[in-house]
Amino acid sequence: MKRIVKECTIIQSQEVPIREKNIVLIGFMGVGKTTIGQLVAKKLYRDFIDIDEEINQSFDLPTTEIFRLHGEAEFRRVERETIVHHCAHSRLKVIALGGGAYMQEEVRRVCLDHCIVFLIDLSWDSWKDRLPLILDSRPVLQNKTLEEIEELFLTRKAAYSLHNSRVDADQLEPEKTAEEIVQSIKTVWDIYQPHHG
Ligand SMILES: Nc1ncnc2c1ncn2[C@@H]1O[C@H](COP(=O)(O)OP(=O)(O)O)[C@@H](O)[C@H]1O
Ligand SMILES: O=C(O)C1=C[C@@H](OP(=O)(O)O)[C@@H](O)[C@H](O)C1
Ligand SMILES: [Mg+2]
Repeated sequence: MKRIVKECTIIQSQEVPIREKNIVLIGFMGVGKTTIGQLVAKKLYRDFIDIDEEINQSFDLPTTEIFRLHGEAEFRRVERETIVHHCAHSRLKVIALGGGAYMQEEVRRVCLDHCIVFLIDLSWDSWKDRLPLILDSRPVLQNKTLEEIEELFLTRKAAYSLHNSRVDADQLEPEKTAEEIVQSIKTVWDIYQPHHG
């Protein structure tokens, strides 16, 4: 528990009790949002939604082909609409965003207004080792030097600082990170909406 720091107050609404709010995972590409999101969903008996997967299905194309054929701006438009749809109009889901999605103001607002937002945080040193695993499938990383990627990593940190909780995933297996998130979520539920009787 000592790793987790709560940054933003969770917005409480009349319509969706906190125990039913969607849980949204944010963070830089490759930190493990998709992998860990699936594990968190399983542990909480929830459906998992990967926003990139939803976008790929709607285009019937992988992300690299969407960028190549339709351009990044069109990808971002569909990404924003997909996130608004799922975050504002569903409940009891675990949702993994793509790393760039949270750069859009509307995405940050809908996530923080309707969901519990978890940052999966990784140091640059740990992240660098992941690069070979993701390079080919992330169009944003193409034709960039390591210095340029580090600059992007640092620039995006400011947006990611808007979250409800974070977990430091350095040196943690996905299973362990997922368990930390689940424990933190259960603590939040008990604080905001304790069971009676
Ligand atoms: N804790 C971890 N340790 C080592 N590799 C990991 C960890 N979490 C994810 N990975 C690997 O890193 C890559 C990116 O993971 P992914 O879940 O797709 O991240 P994201 O959705 O944040 O881009 C995958 O190859 C995955 O197997
Ligand atoms: O950071 C980004 O701009 C992107 C991250 C990717 O998702 P992951 O964060 O799951 O890798 C995917 O949405 C797309 O390649 C763009
Ligand atoms: Mg992902």
